[in-house]
Amino acid sequence: MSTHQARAGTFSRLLRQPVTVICLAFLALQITLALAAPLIAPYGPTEISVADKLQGPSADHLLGTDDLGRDTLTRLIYGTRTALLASGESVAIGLVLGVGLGLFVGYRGGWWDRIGMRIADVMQSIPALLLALALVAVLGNGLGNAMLAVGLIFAVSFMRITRAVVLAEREKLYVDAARVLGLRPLSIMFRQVLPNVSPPLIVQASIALGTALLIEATLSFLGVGVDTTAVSWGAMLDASRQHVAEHPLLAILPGAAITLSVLVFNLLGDGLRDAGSPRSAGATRPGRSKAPAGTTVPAGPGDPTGIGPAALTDLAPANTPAEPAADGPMDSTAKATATVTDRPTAEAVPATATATALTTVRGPAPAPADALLRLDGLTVTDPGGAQLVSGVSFHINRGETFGLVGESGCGKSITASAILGLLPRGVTVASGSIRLQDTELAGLRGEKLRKVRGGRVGMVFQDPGSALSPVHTVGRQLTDAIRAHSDLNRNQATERAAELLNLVGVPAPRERLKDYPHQFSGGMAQRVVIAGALACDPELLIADEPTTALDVTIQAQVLDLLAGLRERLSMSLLLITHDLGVVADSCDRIAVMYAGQIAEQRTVRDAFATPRHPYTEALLAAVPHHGNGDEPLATIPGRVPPAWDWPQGCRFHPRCPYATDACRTTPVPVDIDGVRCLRASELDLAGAR
Ligand SMILES: Nc1ncnc2c1ncn2[C@@H]1O[C@H](COP(=O)(O)OP(=O)(O)OP(=O)(O)O)[C@@H](O)[C@H]1O
Repeated sequence: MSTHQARAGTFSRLLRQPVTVICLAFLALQITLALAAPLIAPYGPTEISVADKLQGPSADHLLGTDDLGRDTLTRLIYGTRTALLASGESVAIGLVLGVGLGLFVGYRGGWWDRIGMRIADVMQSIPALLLALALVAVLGNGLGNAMLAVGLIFAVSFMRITRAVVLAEREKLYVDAARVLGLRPLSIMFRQVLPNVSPPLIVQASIALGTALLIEATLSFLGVGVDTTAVSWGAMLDASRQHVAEHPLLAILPGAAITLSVLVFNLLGDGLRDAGSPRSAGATRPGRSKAPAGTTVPAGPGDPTGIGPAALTDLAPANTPAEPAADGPMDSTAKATATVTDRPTAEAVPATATATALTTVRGPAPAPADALLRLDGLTVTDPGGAQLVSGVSFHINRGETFGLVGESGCGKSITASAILGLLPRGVTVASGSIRLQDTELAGLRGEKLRKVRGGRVGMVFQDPGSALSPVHTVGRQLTDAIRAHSDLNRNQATERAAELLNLVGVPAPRERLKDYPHQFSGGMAQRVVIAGALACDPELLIADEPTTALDVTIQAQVLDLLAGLRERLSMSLLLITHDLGVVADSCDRIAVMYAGQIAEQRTVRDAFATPRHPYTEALLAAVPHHGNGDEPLATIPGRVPPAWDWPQGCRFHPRCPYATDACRTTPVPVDIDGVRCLRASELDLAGAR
């Protein structure tokens, strides 16, 4: 199915490139000549006829004879065989060694990479021709030995190319996604990363074929190191030197064969690369939906955003005071300021009150024993020791939707990555625990981690375009994920993949399995990512900003889909977002994160109705609501500081309108209600409007 279609696509793209078609025809002719040489050639390759020496073209010798009376046409045909064998051997050696090593050092990194690259530096400083001669001196005469040396030099450049692509690809989201789906490292290397190396390798390999052919001709021309009786275009050139003035054809024919072959190899590489790339064909249909006429996509809620005003209004407390109509419309700045200044200020509350609040703080309530996921004091540090996440604790119950909210840079993604063991290189869990029921995830490695990822915990990434490998059909990606955690055969896995696409509302699922990710619109691609995350019935689904990269009209559909799936499949959902509006509809409880810490952790209803942390209040004020009209949205002054510069005391104090001296100096613990604010019990903060 998909492979067949992919091949058909490549073939039709090839046919649209006349130069490539001509090159392929030329190569096919050469291969045929090389294979069928004994059947086609009119004479034996070394058959000498002194009586016929140095003849011009005739009926007996169509392209004439050389100084020993050997038939030029015959030797050209046999020369093709030598040229193809020699160049093929060296490029095959180079590819097998170079690609294997490049994949290994690129994927493993660290010392392997450094040692591999230093050896490559040394190898590349040796001229290929010199190494060929040295190897022939050691291993003995013969073109095979000479081309082995050339193959070793090629291996170095193939290794460099492969490594460079692997270094770039391994950081991409789709590789993380493959890890999250529980694919094994070897499978990720060969099935996910390697196809991305193919385009530059195809070009490089075809250029290398030309180079190898030139080296073979040069060695034969020099008559050094190789069997002098070998029939080769280079040897023909060498033999023609004495007679080139009277018989120019003797030099022109092998020279033309070499030049044409090298040119064909060089042109072929570019053509094959373009034809093999699925994206070169799909460029004409971005965002195309192949839904057959009449099929429908599950509708989103009536409100195209589905998250905003109505949801927020529902959650606002019944006794929220209305804006006094008699005051008339306020200007937006005044209104935003009013929200803040109507509340108690630093000056209004004596410092002793904050001190009292601090001394009466009791720790947060413990997580229930049957919670599905429990984070306890999770601290994550970067290579410099800066805490990206500090002492984060929360739990998620079975069947619950838990929201992790906060501005960009607050540590939400690092927290999610820590749960999945996907922390960036050098970033580590310094302390704390992450328990998925009875399994400790912090420090989990190898096969145990692979079984959790994709098997018990699924992940939906922010940008579906990057989370799917561009070089495989979605069917292949889904079946790979399914088979990584089950014993299903390919047909059964394809069947299951179609069911999953159907489950997430992709119309004509069987047909769409054959498509590449670029053939899906953003919303449909996110449904495919969700289908992949559900491949093995996870107990917990982590959705990291699942709607940020999508059109607003699609966002609500995706959120709706996630909520529906959570209920239908009895999963728990960890929804990560910077938008409080998004969690209003979807979540049961939320944790508001600021600067690597949890600022407030409550039920959504409570947090929206009566926020107790000034940061939650500020986030709520920044959510659009019915009353906004044309007013600009309230914003939070300043920005989240970088991790190496988290402020002393309360980390929010530089941006907090209620901060006191104590807030600037005293580290703030979380109170029993899950709030990290010295003044939580005194402030009367504004809820959702
Ligand atoms: N690979 C890394 N190395 C060092 N620091 C990092 C790395 N990745 C993220 N950080 C830092 O960790 C902190 C938390 O970042 P994180 O990406 O978790 O925030 P976030 O709330 O998820 O934001 P966003 O929504 O933009 O992803 C930030 O200060 C960020 O600069």
